[in-house]
Amino acid sequence: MRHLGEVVDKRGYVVNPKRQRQLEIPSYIITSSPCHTFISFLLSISNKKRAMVVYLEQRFPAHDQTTNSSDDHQIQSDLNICRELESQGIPITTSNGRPDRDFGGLTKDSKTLAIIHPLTAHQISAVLRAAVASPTLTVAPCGNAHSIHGQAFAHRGIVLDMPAMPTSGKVTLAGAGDFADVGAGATWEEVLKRCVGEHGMAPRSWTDYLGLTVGGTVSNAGVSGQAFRHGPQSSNVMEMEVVTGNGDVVVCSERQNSDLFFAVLGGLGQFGVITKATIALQPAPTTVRWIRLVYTEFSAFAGDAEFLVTQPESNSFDYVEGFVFVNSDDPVNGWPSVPIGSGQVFDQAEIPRTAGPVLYCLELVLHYKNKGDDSASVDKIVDVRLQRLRYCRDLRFEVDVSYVEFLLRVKHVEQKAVANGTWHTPHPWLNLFVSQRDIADFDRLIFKKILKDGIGGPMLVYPLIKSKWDSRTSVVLPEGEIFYIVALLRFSGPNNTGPTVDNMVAQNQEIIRCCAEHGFDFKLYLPHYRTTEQWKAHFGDQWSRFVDRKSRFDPMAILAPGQRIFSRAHPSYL
Ligand SMILES: Cc1cc2nc3c(=O)[nH]c(=O)nc-3n(C[C@H](O)[C@H](O)[C@H](O)COP(=O)(O)OP(=O)(O)OC[C@H]3O[C@@H](n4cnc5c(N)ncnc54)[C@H](O)[C@@H]3O)c2cc1C
Repeated sequence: MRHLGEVVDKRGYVVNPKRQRQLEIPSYIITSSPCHTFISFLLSISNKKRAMVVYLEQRFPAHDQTTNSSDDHQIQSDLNICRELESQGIPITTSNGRPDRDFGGLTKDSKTLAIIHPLTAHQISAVLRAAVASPTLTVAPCGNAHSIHGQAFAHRGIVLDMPAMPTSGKVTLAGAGDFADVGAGATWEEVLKRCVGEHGMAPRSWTDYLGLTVGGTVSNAGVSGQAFRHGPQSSNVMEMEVVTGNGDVVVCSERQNSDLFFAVLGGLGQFGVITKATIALQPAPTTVRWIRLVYTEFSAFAGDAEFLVTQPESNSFDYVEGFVFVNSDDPVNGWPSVPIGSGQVFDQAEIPRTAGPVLYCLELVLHYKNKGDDSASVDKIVDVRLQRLRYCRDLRFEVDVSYVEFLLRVKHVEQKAVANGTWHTPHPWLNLFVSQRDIADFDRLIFKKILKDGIGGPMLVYPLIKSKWDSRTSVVLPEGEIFYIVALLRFSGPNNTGPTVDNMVAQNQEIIRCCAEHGFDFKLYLPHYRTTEQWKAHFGDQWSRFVDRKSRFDPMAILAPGQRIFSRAHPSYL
């Protein structure tokens, strides 16, 4: 499945065709070897970062040398299906037996058989219909593989490279300009640039990091500091084009094919491949006031955060998040992680001696609403809205930045992490939704004890409002109107500095165990489980609805096998 003229990077990995257009003119290497180590060697001796590789033979190399003969037979037969798809003009490449790798970097045992770079929804339909012919072939829609636990992989199956769809780069305004039609493989950054840059309009609900794809986040939820007001991104989708596991191309919305619409939102890729989405927009501000307030007591922090997320818009902010940090001078986990403007300094003398091992930071943003707003008038509004909050008065940091700069704030973190080598190391992240009832105990047992020394990255915690989430989608949440998102965004050192990845994974397990042992009402966000029993427990009374949706929209359990919910051999609804 190697393509003639395929572009590979220095590691010998195939470069996404969409990105190839951005490359400089490559040099050429002619080889008959499918071995990426050999290609890397050729590149290194030619002193090139990337090159066009012209393969002379072996377009469909043997996939996995370690398989037994009946496996081999099945793999060959699945490769024949891929050849047939290629002969229909569907672009295919192979990962050539190398293990799959996502942002988490924790999954060691997954190898993709073929990567399809679909041009149209109908090509995706052809792939899914062809997969039915095999007893084993699975198909995983893949955004930018920012998953942690291999959720976008298909071991010995087909991965759909969604950003390669030509619609992924397209964002078109619809309605009276208050909706955007976007390709599901588009990143939120692309959506930002087109909507805000060209039309002054913006999606209402974001994620913190915008290198994620639209299809990937709405298949989970998509949460950031706007979700308390507008709900997650999955609550802001008006219509989608979806290819079901049966291969049907269906347009769905709240009014049309609504069962499929709600199944797919938060559906973990289980019910269909989203190819397009229509997203609600609102006028974008040009500038925002970005504020950080420090608290020493969790009760004051949580009380103020809950107050703000339940106030009317006229008495609150446009973005409310929060994080926990270590009460020390540690540059990553401690005081220096709080100031936002250049030259701002965290004066530790302002921290009372009685403060505990961790402190809390409420992060707020106010949009400049009117064209005439100036910094002084925004000062007044901010002062009034902060008046009753109980933060440490001398530990308030604020800065005015452009709206786009604020939304791209994590891109700077990415650039730094790429430069220091921590973007490509494993990331054993843990994301949870914890009920309001249990969040103070979570703080007492987990933030103040297990995580008192930090995690080498942000520890987010902020409240969300359940009524802003549509209960008809496939997402499951804790009980109660208010619940918290807790995001432990761990980074591991490039040179084995700091705790090992195994230790970080073990600490995540300890946290989950602690929540279970104390009877906390919590759900994993971006969930990952290994057994059907665990998935049943996760979905609780929504499990039968989830299974019913699977039996209707993907009865052969072909889609998104990396979630490990259903298996082709034993779909648990049979
Ligand atoms: C640096 C970073 C920051 C993050 N910040 C946030 C945040 O602020 N808020 C938040 O909510 N999440 C955040 N996430 C998590 C993110 O939402 C998930 O990683 C999500 O999976 C999106 O990533 P992706 O687009 O690369 O999807 P992938 O990882 O490629 O896919 C995720 C799942 O969705 C399925 N899928 C992908 N595309 C489609 C499609 N078109 N149709 C159907 N199914 C599809 C896949 O099969 C897979 O099961 C962050 C992740 C990272 C790495």
